Amino acid sequence: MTQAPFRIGTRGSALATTQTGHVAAELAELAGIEIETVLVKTEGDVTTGPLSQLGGTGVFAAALRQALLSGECDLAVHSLKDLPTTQPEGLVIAATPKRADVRDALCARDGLFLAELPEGATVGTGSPRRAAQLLAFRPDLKIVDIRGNVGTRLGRVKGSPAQADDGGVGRTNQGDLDAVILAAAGLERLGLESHITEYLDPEIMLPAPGQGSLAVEVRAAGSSNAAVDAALEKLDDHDTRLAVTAERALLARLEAGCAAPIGALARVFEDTLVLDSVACRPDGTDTMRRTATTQTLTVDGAIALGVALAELLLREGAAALAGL
Ligand SMILES: NCc1[nH]cc(CCC(=O)O)c1CC(=O)O
Repeated sequence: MTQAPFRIGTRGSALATTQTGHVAAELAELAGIEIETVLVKTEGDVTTGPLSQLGGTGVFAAALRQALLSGECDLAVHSLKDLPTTQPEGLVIAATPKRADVRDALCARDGLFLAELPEGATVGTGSPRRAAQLLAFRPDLKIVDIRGNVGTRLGRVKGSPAQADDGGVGRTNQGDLDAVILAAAGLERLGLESHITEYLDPEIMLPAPGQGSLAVEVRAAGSSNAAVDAALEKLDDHDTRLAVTAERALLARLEAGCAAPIGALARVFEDTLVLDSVACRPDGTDTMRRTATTQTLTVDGAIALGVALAELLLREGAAALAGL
């Protein structure tokens, strides 16, 4: 009897299939098995309204998780920042591979840096977190709510080369914006980092909790393949796990989701986990930045750190400030 092939579910976007492909290749190598990829359509890919008004978090992840729970696939790879902070019953994040670049990136026309954009320049982003932090640094900018996949967003920049998925290579397009902000990790995974004109320092722009990190999810009973379970343990990066756990514990305690003007970034420096956070008024006229640290480098220690920092923010008025 031949064993059923091991199936990894993915969304259809270029970013999703690329990320899933990388993890599938690593797991196939580590576990010494064949892996099949199955395409799952998700609500987030077909809705076209402003992202901040989609209502509810996790539109990108829900259908993929449903496919995992129903046994349509055995494993799913998510962008961790797109996952709601409550873990659904029956599913576990079995691995958080070593995190990529956490920063947000400016992709501007003519190689411009953020500080060089002309007065009143237009910057595209659908993220209230990015909008608020941009406006805090440059109150004159005009934020334009955009969404769509990475290639579509890059194509909105004036004079940008047309993206392959927009039907043409080597010509310039009819972009209407001076710049867009995207996650450096996504651009790098897609080989599009040449569009980046400035990596935004976390001192100016704190990323979304979980940004740059992948979550490899399986059913709570295990992946259904012992060799894959062992490979997942190897794929998990402990420092990444601690950092994203702290960031997501903060977000959960604030009862905020990916549409909130909240940024968080945790990093392990030798024996210390440092968690930086920011809560912003959506128009950028006020920001509250707070930091906390712990030397308890365990998952429970990371959760306690995130909760403690969230409670500090709440005591100081972050909920009213950020409209939570
Ligand atoms: N919300 C969409 C999304 N989800 C994950 C990434 C990028 C990769 C990552 O942050 O891990 C992106 C695009 C973006 O924010 O530019």
